[in-house]
Amino acid sequence: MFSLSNTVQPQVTVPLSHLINAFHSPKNTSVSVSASVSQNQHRDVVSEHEAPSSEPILNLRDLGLSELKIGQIDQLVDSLLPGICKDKNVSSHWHTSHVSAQSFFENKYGCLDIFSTLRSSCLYRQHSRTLKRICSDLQYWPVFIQSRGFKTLKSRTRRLQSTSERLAETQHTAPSFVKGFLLRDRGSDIESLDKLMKTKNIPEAHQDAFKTGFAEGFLKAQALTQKTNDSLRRTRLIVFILLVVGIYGLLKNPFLSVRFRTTTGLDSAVDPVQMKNVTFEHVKGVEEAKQELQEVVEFLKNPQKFTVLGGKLPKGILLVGPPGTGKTLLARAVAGEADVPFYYASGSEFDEMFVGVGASRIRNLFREAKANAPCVIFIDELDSVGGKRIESPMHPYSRQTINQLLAEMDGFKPNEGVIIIGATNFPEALDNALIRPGRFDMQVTVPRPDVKGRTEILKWYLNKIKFDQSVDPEIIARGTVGFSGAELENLVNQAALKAAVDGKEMVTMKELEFSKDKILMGPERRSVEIDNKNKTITAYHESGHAIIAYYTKDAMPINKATIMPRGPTLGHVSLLPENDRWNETRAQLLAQMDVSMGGRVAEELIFGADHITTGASSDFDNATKIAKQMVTKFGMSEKLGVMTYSDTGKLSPETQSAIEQEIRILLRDSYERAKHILKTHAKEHKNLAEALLTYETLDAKEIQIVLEGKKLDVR
Ligand SMILES: Nc1ncnc2c1ncn2[C@@H]1O[C@H](COP(=O)(O)OP(=O)(O)OP(=O)(O)O)[C@@H](O)[C@H]1O
Ligand SMILES: [Zn+2]
Repeated sequence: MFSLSNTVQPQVTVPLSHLINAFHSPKNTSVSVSASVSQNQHRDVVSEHEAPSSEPILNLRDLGLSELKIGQIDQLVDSLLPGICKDKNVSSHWHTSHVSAQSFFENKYGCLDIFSTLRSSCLYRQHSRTLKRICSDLQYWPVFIQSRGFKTLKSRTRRLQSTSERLAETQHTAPSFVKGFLLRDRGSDIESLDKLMKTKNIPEAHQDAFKTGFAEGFLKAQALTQKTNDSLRRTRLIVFILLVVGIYGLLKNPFLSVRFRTTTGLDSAVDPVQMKNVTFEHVKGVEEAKQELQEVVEFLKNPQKFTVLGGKLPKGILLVGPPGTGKTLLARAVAGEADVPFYYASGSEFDEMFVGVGASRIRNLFREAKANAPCVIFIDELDSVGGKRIESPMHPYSRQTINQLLAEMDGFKPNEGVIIIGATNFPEALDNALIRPGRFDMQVTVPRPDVKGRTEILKWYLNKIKFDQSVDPEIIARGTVGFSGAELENLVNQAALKAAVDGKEMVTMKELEFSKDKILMGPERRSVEIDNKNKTITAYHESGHAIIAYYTKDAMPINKATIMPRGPTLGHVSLLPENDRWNETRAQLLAQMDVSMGGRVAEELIFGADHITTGASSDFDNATKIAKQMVTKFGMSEKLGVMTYSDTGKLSPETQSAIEQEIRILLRDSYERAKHILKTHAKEHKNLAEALLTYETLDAKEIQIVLEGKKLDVR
């Protein structure tokens, strides 16, 4: 408690506390002082006036000052605290309340008030004269300073008036470290309290109690204010810390959103992924693309080989192709083959609503990549960052981002070892500046796989599951024209799931066909109750298509016929081209039209003109589309000649009607051909329809058996 500040001499603090300990020690006094001050408050007040006067000797063994006389204590205190024992003309208006002094002090300073203890001890009573003097001098000590709490408006004014007087007064009466305390409004508070007591006419006998009560109330209020202040201070500190952390975060990263997104965006870009496990082996059906990228792999493996000859490799390679064709996989394979780090970033990550964020991400990405060259940076969906630099409210800062990308691409030398691979589904949407030489100057097309590619991809994914030996991936490949690698992977996966659901041990053709139809036409609708009449109509309609396909020379071979409802259809016949058709002949187009007509012709022949259904509408759509293209696009109409008619709306009415006329003739002829075939093969038509009603689905072989007039094995 005495170590209030550094100005306090250690010699002063230690002896005084020892002194009090010594006073308190039972050995040192002949009278027991075991009762605590608080327990004996009243007794203390009383005994103060009737202190017995025996044993004037102090036993200060603890101080190493044994057998000290009272007069010597004076000297001791005087030497330790010079001036404190001297008589001063300080008139204290304050009447000491020993009842509450202790609790004042403890509440306020959190430690024992040794002076109060001193006053309440029997030693004080025994040697009252000397100790009283010490204690009254010590009234200047913080012990009584809590009196400042008696604040009134008047005391405040008084205080202002008397500040200078008190300053002078305190300067020569107290040690310097106490001055701070003394300067606080002791005098004015004492005055105001005195005044209060006078105005309230408090009798002399109750004045002590009054002061005590007042002081206790004040202390409680003080403690409350202290608490509030503390919590306020704490809140301010927390807010301050948060503010500092926030500012730091902002400085480190201009936008905090960057940090939040790092796990999905920037971090994945900045943390390279080593692609050792992905090689060209994993990418099937895109042989040309692989060949073109092979030289990039060579460059990454051995950049010096290229620099020696002075050749420049493209900085950027643009992979162009529909979704799911393996562009990302190819880029990974390039990094994997060359065994270099792979930085992945998606263009949409750079597309930000906030100014500068996209640009700063690009900067970060390139900085990291350059530090780890040779490496591959892959930017997926390049069109979303490198699209034409138009200002749009949706992408307000795209211009800045793309400029940054251009700057970064210009910023490193071609042979620095960083290869940027961009991927896009819409190369037309890219900014021209991005595809000029020196940037993405090499384009590699990644098309949808052809039948050979699809077979390879199917085999690759089939090898990852258990499949029956009877499975022919080529048949599935033939029936999945236009499927991308990702779709084929999904097909195999769905077949595996179906086999698992059906409790089969391995995947068979049936599951593969099932999942193919599901992807092409939507899920089966087994729960749909279709009445026999509708089933019969569907069976004849579908077998009508099948008969035309079977007996028309240029039609595609039949793969399957079914009357199982699926998606929006009640049944369908699927045809398989032997190969992907790059070109189609006039005969093939006419055959396709005839097959489409087969459904309606069958309905009409079997059920009569009045019972034809709406079920043929999509067949007509298909046939009309082919006929229209033959006339307006393919130059296959004698009457309209070898000419294209792109915008039929702008044509003269005569030409328009001529086109319509030609289309109509083509369709009518097709209808007649189909009718002829079905009339000719009425028996086969009937057999096939009945077989479909019995078996629901027939594959190519079964259809052939039925049409050859043989009996089907009972399944
Ligand atoms: N040619 C392929 N060979 C093997 N697997 C392929 C092939 N193409 C696609 N896949 C499979 O499909 C998944 C998706 O392909 P990927 O992400 O590479 O396509 P993408 O062309 O990058 O598509 P997007 O344009 O939508 O980003 C691959 O992870 C892979 O499993
Ligand atoms: Zn049909």
